[in-house]
Amino acid sequence: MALNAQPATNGHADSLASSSSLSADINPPVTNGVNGQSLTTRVQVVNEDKEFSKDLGDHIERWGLHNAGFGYDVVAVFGSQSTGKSTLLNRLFGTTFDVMDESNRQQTTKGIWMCRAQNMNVMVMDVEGTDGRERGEDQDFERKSALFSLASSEVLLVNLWEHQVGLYQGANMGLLKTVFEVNLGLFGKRRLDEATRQRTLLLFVIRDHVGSTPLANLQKTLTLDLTKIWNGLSKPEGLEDCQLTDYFDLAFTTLSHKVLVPEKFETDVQSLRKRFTDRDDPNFVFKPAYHKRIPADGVAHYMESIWEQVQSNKDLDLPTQQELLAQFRCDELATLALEMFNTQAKSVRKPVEAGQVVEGLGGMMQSWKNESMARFDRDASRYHPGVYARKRADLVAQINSGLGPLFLGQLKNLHKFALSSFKKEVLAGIKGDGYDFGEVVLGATARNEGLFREGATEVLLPDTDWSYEEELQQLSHDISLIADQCRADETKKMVSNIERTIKKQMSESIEHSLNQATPDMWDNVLRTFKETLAKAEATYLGKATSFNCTEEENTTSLAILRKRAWQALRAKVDEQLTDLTFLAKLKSRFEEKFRYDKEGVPRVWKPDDDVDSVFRAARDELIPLFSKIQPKDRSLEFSLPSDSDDSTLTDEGEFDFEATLVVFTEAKQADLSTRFRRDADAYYVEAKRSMVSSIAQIPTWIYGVMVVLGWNEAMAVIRNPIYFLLLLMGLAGFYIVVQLNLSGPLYNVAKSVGNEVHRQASQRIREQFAEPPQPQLTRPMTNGTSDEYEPRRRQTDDSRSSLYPEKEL
Ligand SMILES: Nc1nc2c(ncn2[C@@H]2O[C@H](COP(=O)(O)OP(=O)(O)OP(=O)(O)O)[C@@H](O)[C@H]2O)c(=O)[nH]1
Repeated sequence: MALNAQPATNGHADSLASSSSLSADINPPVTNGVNGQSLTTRVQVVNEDKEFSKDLGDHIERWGLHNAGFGYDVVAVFGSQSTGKSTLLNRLFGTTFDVMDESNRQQTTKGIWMCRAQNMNVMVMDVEGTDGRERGEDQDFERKSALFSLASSEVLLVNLWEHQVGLYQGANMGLLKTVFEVNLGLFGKRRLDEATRQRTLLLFVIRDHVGSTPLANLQKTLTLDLTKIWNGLSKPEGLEDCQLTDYFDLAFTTLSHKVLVPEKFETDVQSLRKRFTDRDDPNFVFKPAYHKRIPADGVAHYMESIWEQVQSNKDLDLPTQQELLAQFRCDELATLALEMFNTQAKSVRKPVEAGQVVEGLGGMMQSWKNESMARFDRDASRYHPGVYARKRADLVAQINSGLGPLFLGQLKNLHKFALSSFKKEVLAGIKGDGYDFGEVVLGATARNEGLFREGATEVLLPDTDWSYEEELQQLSHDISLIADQCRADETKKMVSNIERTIKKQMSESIEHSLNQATPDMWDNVLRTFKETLAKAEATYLGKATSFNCTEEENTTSLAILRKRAWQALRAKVDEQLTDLTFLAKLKSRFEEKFRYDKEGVPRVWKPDDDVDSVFRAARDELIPLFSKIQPKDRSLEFSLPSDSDDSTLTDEGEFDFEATLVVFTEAKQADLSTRFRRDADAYYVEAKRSMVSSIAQIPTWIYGVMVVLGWNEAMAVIRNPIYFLLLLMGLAGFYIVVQLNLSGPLYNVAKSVGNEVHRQASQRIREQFAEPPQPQLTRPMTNGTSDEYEPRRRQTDDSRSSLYPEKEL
C-alpha cells in the first residue's frame, strides 16, 4: 500500500468542521503557500506494510518546523481501536486525522500518521489502535509502534474508556507493559543520572467519564495496575530496583461523554487543550525534561533510523541513535556550509591563479569562513555536543584546506609583486646623479619586504598553522640576488666612468711625452699612468663602500680597472703611433736632431763634420725608443697578471700583459725603418749638398783685391767735401728710414714707381717700333666644315703676297 499525504478534505473530518466549540480556539487551516497545501496536511509516517515515509522531511519543512531547532514538541496517542483517538486529537490540536464513519465502524487509522497541530509547534502522531481487529493476532506492529512512539514523543496520550479502567486487556495494560519493557530497552542500558535521564509523560485520558467514580479513584486504580506491571517486568542487570517514576511521569484526566453531554465534552476538551498550550498552566505537559533533544531539521532522519532499527528488530539504543543522527546531520550541514564557502571562494580563485594580488583577500577569506561556520553552528550545535565538536573541527580543517591554495597563491603573487616593485624602485633610484646605491637598495628592500609582510599578515588566518616565513626568506634571497646583479651593473658602470676619466686625464700628458720622444719618455708616460690609476683606484674604493661591495668584489673590480686603464694607455699609445703619425713624428724628430744643433740653431754642415755618424745616430735612436714600453727607472715599471679573470666584464679574449708592452714588433720596426730611411736619406743628401755650396763661396782674398782696387775712389769721396756731404746725407737718410721703420713702404713706393717707369718705357718703345695694324679680313662664305682652318691656311698663303701691302710698298 502506498504511503499517503492528504489534505484535510476528507468527509470524515466534518465532525471537526462542524464543531462550534473548537472554532473559537482553533482557527481554520491556514496555508503556507507551498503548493497551496495546508499547514495541517497530514502524512502517513509508517504505512500498513510497515514502510517508513520518505516525505516526512518535506512535510516538516512544509509545516514550517524545519528551522524550529528544539522549539517544537511531539505528542502521540495510544489506545484501542475506535476509542475516539483521532476525534480527540482533531479536537485538541486542530489536526485533520480521519475519523471513523459511525455507520461503518471500521478501523480508519492504519499505520502511523502525523500532522502539525494548528497554531502550535507540535507534531501529533495518530497511532493505529491496539487490539486491531483488522490485524488479528499481529502483535508485532503494536510493539513496534509503541517503541517508535516512545522513542520519538514527549507525551504519550493513553486513550481508554472509563469502563475499561481496572480491566487488563481493555485498559491496554498489555500495551503499557510493552511500553515499559521497550523503555527499559531504550534507556535502561545505561544508568543515567537524574539530569540526563530522558522521561516521558503518560497522560491517561479517560473517555466517557460519567462522574460516578471520581478521577482520583480511577487514577489510583490505574497507578496500582501500572506499578504492578512495572514490578512484574524482568529488568536488566543493574536496574533491578529502578522505579516506574524514574522513567515516566503519570498524569490522568477525564472527558465527559461526547454523545450524551456534548457541551460538557467540549468544555473538558478545552481545559485539556490548555495543558498543551498554556505554559503558565501548572499541568503544562511539554516540560523540557520530556524533550528528546532532536533538532527539528533532524526529526525526519531520526525517526526513519529509529523505525529501521525497530523494524529490523535490532536493539534500539537511543543515545547511540542520537549520536548517529548527529553524525548524519552534522555531515549534511557541513556539506552545505562547504558548498556555501566554495561558491564564495570561487570568485577569487581565478585572479589568484592568474597571478594577481587580491586586495583584502584575508578579510574576505575570514568572512567566508565565518559565514560558513555560522551556518553550520546554527543547526549543528543542537546535536550531540561531542559529534558536533568533532565535525566542526573537520569542517574548519576542510575550509582551511580550501583556503590554503588561496593563501599560498596570494603569497606567491605578493612575492612576485614585491620583487618587481623592488627592481623598479632600485632602477628609478639609481637614475641621475647624487644617489647612494647602498641606501637605495636598503630602502627598497625594507619597503618591499614590509609590503610583502603586510600582505601576508593580512591573508594569514588566525586558527591555522600557516606561515609566510619561508616565502619571506625566499623573497629576501631573490631581492639580494637582484641587488647583487644591480650592484654588479653599477660597479661596471662606475668602472667604465672611471676608465673614461683615466683616459681623459692621461691623454694630454701622454701625447706630450710621446711628442717629446726624450730618452725618459716612457718614464714620464708610466709616471702619469700610475698617478692617474692611483687616483682612480681611490675614487673606486670611495664609492664602493656605499655599494656594500664585498672584499672579493672590490679585488675583482680593481683588477678590471687596472686592466682597463692599461688598455686605455695602450690604445692611446697606438693612436699616437700609427704608421703615418709615427713616421711624421720620426721625421720631425729627425729634422730636429739632424738639422738643428743642441741650442736649436740650424746646423751648417762643414766639410769636417761627421755627417754620417750624426745621421745614423738620429735615425737609429728613435725606432728602438718607441718600440717597447720600457722606463729607464725600473721602479716605474708596471705589471699586470696576464690571466686576470674578468671575462664576465669584457668581451676580450686572453690577456697577455708582456705582449702589450711591445709597441712595434721586430718586423714592424724593420718596415718602419725602411719607410723612414727614404725621408731621412733626403735630409742626408741635402746636408751633403749644403756642405758643397758652403765650399763654393767667394774666397777671402777677393775681398783684399777689392780693397786695393777701390782705395783711390774711397779716398776721393772722403777728401771731396761735396761727395763727403752727399755721403753723410745718404747715411743720415738711411738712418732715419731704419729708425722710422719706413723701409717697407719705401720699398713698395720704389717698386711701384719702377713698375710704372718700366711699363711707360715699354709702351713708348713698342709705339716706336711697332708694325702698322693689320687690315680686317673678310671671312669667306663657306659651307664646308673646316672653317676654323680656313683663315690659317689663307693667312699662310697670303703671307707671301698681300697681307701687309704697305710694308711691301
Ligand atoms: N461514545 C463516544 N463516542 C465517541 C467519542 N469520541 C468519538 N466517538 C466516536 O467513536 C467513533 C470512533 O472514533 P475515532 O475517532 O475514529 O476513533 P479511533 O480510535 O480514532 O478509531 P481508529 O482510528 O479506527 O482506531 C466515531 O464514530 C466517533 O464519533 C466519545 O468521546 N464518546
